[in-house]
Amino acid sequence: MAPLAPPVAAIRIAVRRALADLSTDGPVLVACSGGADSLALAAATAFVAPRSGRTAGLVTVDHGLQSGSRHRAEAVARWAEQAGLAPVEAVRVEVAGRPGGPEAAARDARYQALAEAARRHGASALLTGHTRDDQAETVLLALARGAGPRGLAGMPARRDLAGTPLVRPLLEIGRAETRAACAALGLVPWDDPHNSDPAYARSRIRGDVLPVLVRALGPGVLDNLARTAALVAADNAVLDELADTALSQARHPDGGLATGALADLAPAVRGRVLRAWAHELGTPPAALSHRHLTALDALVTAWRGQRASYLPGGLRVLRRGDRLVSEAAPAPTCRTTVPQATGTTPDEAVVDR
Ligand SMILES: Nc1ncnc2c1ncn2[C@@H]1O[C@H](COP(=O)(O)OP(=O)(O)OP(=O)(O)O)[C@@H](O)[C@H]1O
Repeated sequence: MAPLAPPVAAIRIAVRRALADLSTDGPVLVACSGGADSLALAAATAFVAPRSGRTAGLVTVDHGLQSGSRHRAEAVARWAEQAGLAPVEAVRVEVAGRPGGPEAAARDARYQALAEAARRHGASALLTGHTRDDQAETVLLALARGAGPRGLAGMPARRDLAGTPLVRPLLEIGRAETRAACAALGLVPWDDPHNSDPAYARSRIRGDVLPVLVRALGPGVLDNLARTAALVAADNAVLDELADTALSQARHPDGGLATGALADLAPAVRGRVLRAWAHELGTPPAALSHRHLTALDALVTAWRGQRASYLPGGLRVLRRGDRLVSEAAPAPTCRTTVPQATGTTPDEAVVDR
């Protein structure tokens, strides 16, 4: 018997570890584009799942944005069936008409379709093929955009996607390894032209920036960036817990938050409390910028009778005596009359893919 190629073995071990933490109710579903990362993940899952008493299926999403995308989705689905994965689905989504740029709209449609497929099949988890390289790119992008610790923590190995755990087993595996694993298994991955399209910041990080860093600082830079993400994520978990407690203690009996309790908090905790409160009020997480939070913070720490702070989601927050209170923002009649706390920097938004 030919020896097992090391990248194939490494990916199987990573998948086995990720599956060990999951419920055995329902199949795990691999989200597979047909690219090297998710193809290697799907092949490893097809091998590992039955050997650990599980079923594993695959979902591939056709965004309908490139010619031949239906053909690609069908080819991925055919391969999955013959690899022993079941259930297998190729889902077509409509990207047009969604908010945001084309990349964000496609991502939105994809995750919605993946969540719906997971629900349809009662999946115990959805697995995606994000690698250590994706993580390094995410951290660099976050750094370059001035993100806070939430952004610098990169993508979590596990998060919730509309009630289904979304798990990333390959965050410690390099992209070179997924390519090598595909080659060793005789699999021909699909190359997404978007991945090398310089119109996208992530492609420029991937194609231009990271190679320069690796040349200048050595190949360890990828591992190091991913390690930074893991270290920051661990600190975030503690700060988030502190903020959780602080939020419940800052609730004012008459509604809203008590400014005195907020003022006593360390800035890192207060920022998290205000962020969590804004989410609770209905502000979409991705729309909340650093400037919104700074304006909220100023109502507590730099109070000089200023007017309301406006939040995305049609809300405004005012200071009333010793409370921060929220109310629906009146519809703007003229742009210049509404003091808007704007800002495109995603602050600490998770730069999730
Ligand atoms: N069309 C798709 N259908 C199903 N899952 C997808 C699709 N596109 C992306 N994914 C999932 O999201 C992950 C990240 O995709 P992305 O395109 O951002 O990265 P990538 O490094 O190019 O991954 P891959 O090599 O798997 O295409 C993929 O590994 C896969 O699990």
